[in-house]
Amino acid sequence: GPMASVEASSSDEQGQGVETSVTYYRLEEVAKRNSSKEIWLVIHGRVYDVTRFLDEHPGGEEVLLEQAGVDASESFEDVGHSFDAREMLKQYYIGDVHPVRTNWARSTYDFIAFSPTSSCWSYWVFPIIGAILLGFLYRYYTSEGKSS
Ligand code: HEM
Repeated sequence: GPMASVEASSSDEQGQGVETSVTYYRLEEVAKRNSSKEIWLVIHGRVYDVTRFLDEHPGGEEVLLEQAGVDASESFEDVGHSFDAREMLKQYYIGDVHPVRTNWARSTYDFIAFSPTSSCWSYWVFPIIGAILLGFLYRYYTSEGKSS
């Protein structure tokens, strides 16, 4: 069963289909499933358990093992998979990537928080913008002083 996942809401056994149930997995959890015993991968924000698909993949198991536990969206698209291939994905779908810890949210957070892992340009762009603003403020106040 899903470990440390969030059950958004659950649908009933009769499948009345009013409510849908989505299980969310963090990228760290997906990353653990990276051996030939268990292979999960992410394609366009969705998590797929392709363990039983290994032997059946027309592109071979090698490529799936390479993408095990990571976001395979780019490689999946690079191959130009057919419509049938995309339809096959549904069989292996197990949940979505947890919305708060996608790479996008991660890097945006790092950027705002000035954490040491953020890209290096923020280290010099912001001091320079600050210096320019201080310069304008200085000019503004000194010129105001002269006129009065
Ligand atoms: C659950 C995920 C995947 C499914 C269901 C899937 C399905 C398929 C199918 C049905 C084909 C036959 C050609 C076609 O219909 O397009 C194929 C070929 C192929 N797939 Fe995948 N695939 C998956 C993931 C991947 C990933 C992550 C890679 C990484 C590179 C990959 C690489 C390839 C390659 C190299 C071929 C051979 C293309 C060729 O012979 O021209 N596949 N796949």
